[in-house]
Amino acid sequence: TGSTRPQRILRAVQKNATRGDPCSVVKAIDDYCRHKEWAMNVGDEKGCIVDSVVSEVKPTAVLELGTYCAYSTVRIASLLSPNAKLITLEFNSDYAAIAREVIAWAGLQDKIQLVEGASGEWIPRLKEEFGIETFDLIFLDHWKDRYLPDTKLLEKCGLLRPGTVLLADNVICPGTPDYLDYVRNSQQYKSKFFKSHLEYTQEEDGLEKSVFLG
Ligand SMILES: O=C(NC/C=C/[C@H]1O[C@@H](n2ccc(=O)cc2)[C@H](O)[C@@H]1O)c1cc([N+](=O)[O-])cc(O)c1O
Ligand SMILES: [Mg+2]
Repeated sequence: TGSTRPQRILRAVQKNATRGDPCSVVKAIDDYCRHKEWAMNVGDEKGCIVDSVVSEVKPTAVLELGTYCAYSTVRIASLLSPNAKLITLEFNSDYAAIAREVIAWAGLQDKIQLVEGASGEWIPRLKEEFGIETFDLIFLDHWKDRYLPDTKLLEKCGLLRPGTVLLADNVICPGTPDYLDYVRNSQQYKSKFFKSHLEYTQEEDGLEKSVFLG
């Protein structure tokens, strides 16, 4: 019974990153996953695009779908203003446990609320449970066949406002064709593709930024 990949990623963070320094946590994960063992973090190339969108939106309420080892959670939260909050949904309890340790190592526990469970179950509960009105930014990076149903659920639950930005990872690889078709052809969204590469590889990938128009 050896270790799991998330456990090895956490070990690399604890070995190579400085406590309380989110940038060193991000770098430690990127170095490990580029040189030792690939993992499905958004990564440094697409991560720079995420950074630029976060800096442009200046969100105070962020929702992340799919925490995994909290790489993007930490990367995004490190750019938020003092009163801003990020809620991240994680379905797998083993991943969630690792993510909590990574978030703690980065010293970002006060900005991040990690919720364990399925997006379809939790999205309808966010207003009531966390006093959320609407989100300013949503980062989609969970199961690719959940991007579209969860977007429709977010609309239905009144969690989007005119100007809310949806930023979706992996719209090329592994791909999210039904989601892409929806946001690019719906009158309710203004969508833009940011061409990039699959994390730590030369494969084509990209992010789709879609502004909800109401
Ligand atoms: O499959 C991918 N991502 C699926 C991520 C899923 C994550 O979302 C969580 N979740 C949280 C809430 C839910 O409701 C459901 C799942 C899962 O428990 C997991 O932690 C993927 C694959 C590649 N790839 O190259 O193959 C590259 C990527 O960047 C990827 O993101
Ligand atoms: Mg991804």
